[in-house]
Amino acid sequence: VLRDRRPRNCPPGPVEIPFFGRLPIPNAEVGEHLRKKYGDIMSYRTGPTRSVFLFDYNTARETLAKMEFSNRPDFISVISIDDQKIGGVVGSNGVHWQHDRRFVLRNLRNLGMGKCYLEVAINIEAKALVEDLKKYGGEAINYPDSFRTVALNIIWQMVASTRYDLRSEEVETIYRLTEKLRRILTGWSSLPLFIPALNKLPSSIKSAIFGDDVFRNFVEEMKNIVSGVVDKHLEDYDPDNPRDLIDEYIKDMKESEGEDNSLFRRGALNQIVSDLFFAGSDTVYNMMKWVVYLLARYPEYATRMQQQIDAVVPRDRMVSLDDKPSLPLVEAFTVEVLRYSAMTFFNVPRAADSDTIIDGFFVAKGTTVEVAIYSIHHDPRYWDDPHKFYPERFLDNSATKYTAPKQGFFAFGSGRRQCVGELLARMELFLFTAAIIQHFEVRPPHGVDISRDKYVTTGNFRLPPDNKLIYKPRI
Ligand code: HEM
Repeated sequence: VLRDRRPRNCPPGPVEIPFFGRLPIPNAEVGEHLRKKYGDIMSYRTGPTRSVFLFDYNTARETLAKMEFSNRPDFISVISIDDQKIGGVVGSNGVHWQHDRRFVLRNLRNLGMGKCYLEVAINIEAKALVEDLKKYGGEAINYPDSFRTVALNIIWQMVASTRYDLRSEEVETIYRLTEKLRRILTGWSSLPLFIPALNKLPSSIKSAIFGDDVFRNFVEEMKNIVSGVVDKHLEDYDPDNPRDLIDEYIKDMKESEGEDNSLFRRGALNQIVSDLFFAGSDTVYNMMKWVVYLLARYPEYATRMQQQIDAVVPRDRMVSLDDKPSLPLVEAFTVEVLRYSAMTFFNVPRAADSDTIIDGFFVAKGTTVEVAIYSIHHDPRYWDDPHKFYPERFLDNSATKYTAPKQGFFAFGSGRRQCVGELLARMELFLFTAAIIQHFEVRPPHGVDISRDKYVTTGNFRLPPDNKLIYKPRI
């Protein structure tokens, strides 16, 4: 019980039950409710895991910029598919993280991130998406599976030279895993992450309380998928002709064979591939749900964007990144989607690697640090009328030029672990959104009201509800 006591001068927070603490915060709205009660910095404990939540943009930015907050908490490595659980980018730490992040950034850049041949690849997917949506012939459909395949195809071509058909069964299998992980991360099943002692329970009891052995099953299945892809690359590997990020890694791994301290390892490669799959496709796929939901909910913006596009892009040509200066509202719309949705409502957690101080409060070594992105994106100190969906906030006074947010925007995190795929994600969101607007009117079915602000939380994502929408081809 003594160990569970709040440290002295710890940030304020709700009453904690001895040993147990409190259940993890389930969604953005509960986080915001707690902010109103306890202020911009709050302390919260689940089992032995103490977290500090940051609700203010400036405090969060300053904190995440510091070296001592560049680690992730240990519990993230539970879902690592690296045998040693130390490699990869999203959940790794120290020299392993630095090494693997540098490798990924260098290779994503070499493979086209921010360059025009990547734009060509994205527009091939955008065109395929348009054709796929046309096949529904104006029928009301749930968010289509093709959203996930086009997002996966971009990152998977860079990582593994693979492009799937938009209705591929294989993608279905891979995505079943993602959905499973998302369910695990919601509610009860996530408790063993915060309270590791629960993992010591006999497996029958564990299964009965938390569902089956979800984390172990997930790791096994993901490892099988990734190992298959990497093994195939090792078989076909040609040192003079590296095809993709996996080949580049194999090249570095072979060149450093025999070196004592080389960090190029098969386990780390597996984890990098798994990280890029989840971070690189699932995010864009789910953000596209927000895009079409908000297009259907605010058709007046769709109409104005169509007018901008029609004025500069003939219907038989896809929108390109060069058109951006003529399409300020399209860019403003996608950035407002990122702000308004606050899809990753809490940033990927960090951990304090030493005893330290935030805003005058004591934060002990090992404390998890969470940034409440939803609260920051809806903070009236940084945004006028923050709950209003209002793309114009990112236009200049003459409404002819996009202006990037200066403060209060946190969609891609911040500091040394800021999202490595931000540039790629922004390219995809702009081009996929423009393609949909150029070719379709997105609408709810007749008589269906989608204007209720009722969102769902699955795992670490805040999403629009499952709405059937109509994609009516424009004449
Ligand atoms: C709309 C799309 C996306 C959103 C909203 C998003 C958001 C985020 C956020 C909030 C973080 C945590 C940053 C932090 O700790 O401060 C992150 C990390 C990361 N993202 Fe993204 N992301 C997106 C797309 C992508 C894409 C396309 C890639 C593919 C390359 C990617 C790769 C990563 C990786 C590897 C990390 C871990 C970075 C590290 O720990 O060093 N993300 N992302």
